Amino acid sequence: MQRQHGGRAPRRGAGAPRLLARGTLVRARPDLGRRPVKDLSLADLRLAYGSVTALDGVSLEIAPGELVALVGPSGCGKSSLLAAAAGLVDLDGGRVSIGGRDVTGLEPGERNVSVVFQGLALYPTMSAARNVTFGMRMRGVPRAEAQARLIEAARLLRIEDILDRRPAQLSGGQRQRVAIARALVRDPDAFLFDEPLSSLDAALRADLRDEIRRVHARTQACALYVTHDQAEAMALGDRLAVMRAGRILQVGTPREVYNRPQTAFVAGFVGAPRMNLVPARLVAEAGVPALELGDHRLPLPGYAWSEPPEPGRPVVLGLRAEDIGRPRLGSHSLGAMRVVSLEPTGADTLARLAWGEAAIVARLERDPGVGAGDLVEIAADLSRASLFCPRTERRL
Ligand SMILES: Nc1ncnc2c1ncn2[C@@H]1O[C@H](COP(=O)(O)OP(=O)(O)OP(=O)(O)O)[C@@H](O)[C@H]1O
Repeated sequence: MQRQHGGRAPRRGAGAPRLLARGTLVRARPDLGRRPVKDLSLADLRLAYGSVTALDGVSLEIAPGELVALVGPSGCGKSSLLAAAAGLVDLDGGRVSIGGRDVTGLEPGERNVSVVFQGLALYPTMSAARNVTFGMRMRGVPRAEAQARLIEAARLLRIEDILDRRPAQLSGGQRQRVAIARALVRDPDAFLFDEPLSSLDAALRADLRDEIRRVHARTQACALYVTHDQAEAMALGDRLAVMRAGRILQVGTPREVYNRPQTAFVAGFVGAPRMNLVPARLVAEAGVPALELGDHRLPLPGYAWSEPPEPGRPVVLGLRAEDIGRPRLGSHSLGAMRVVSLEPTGADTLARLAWGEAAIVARLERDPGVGAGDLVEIAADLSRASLFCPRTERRL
């Protein structure tokens, strides 16, 4: 297993390779793809390692066929949540159910879940084909059926040509494909992915991301996908769950979380570059709520307030880089700003700009025609703004 969940004793017999190899209690399922699909429900999960709280009352529902991508900074409890769903740790509280069946007290092999870890060990002396079929053989799946499932998984993951090779004769990406095929042939009720692609290079990650999406869509099993890469989470997840310090802060479609982050933390974590967060003050201008930033007054006529706006209160203004740029129809002038530095991304240019005391990042054209030190007129699309309370960090 990649990480040690052993400060407290891991469950008896736990550990991913063994989990996948064992599984003697899982029966063969000849009705592959036709049995009822199941949901995964994690309710009020609590887990502490000594004085460290890893899960602080986490609840998450994953619908049949849905893939939820779990993101959050290092140490926030992502792997602990996945381990809890897999049955690799003993929880201090809460309930894990799959398809309505309470599995909280069950061993990993009794849950019919497939776990794919980063760098998951394949058996070095076995061919790729045997690595994929080994677990099925141990569970007594008839040879012909095991072969049929192998062929189907190999086709889906495009590994037909390398089935005879041993792991040492495979590239990292091929090994990971074999590991996913091995998880797939279990025909699980739930897939649990823990950073399965993080050891691979960017192009390969993008390829395998597509494979995972395709394979998952084909199975209709629910999936929890842990990653620290928010771009991967946005690309893969039907929904995103953003975690911090043992809690889930927000769950929503990638678009919802990106456009309407519920806290300043989520705003800063999801999206690259990070959302610009600038201190301001709320005022009323001719009865319309507005922001006061230095000499500027920015009207917010269409803002969807979560609570009634209270003039005079300090706020934090959140603006995405792509909502800041040259003045255009419908945007509101922020005045002239000094270019501090430029970073071409290829498709466009990220410009770091000095705005009074604050530094903000704007997305300018591919060839912006300005250099560091220049003054540029900048405007923002305020209909896209987010506002947060500086004290609670919650969206206003
Ligand atoms: N076996 C263990 N013993 C003690 N503390 C642990 C153990 N495993 C995890 N922790 C602690 O629990 C917290 C959550 O860890 P977890 O691995 O779940 O986080 P994570 O979000 O997956 O982190 P990363 O992205 O770095 O993998 C961290 O503070 C971590 O140090």
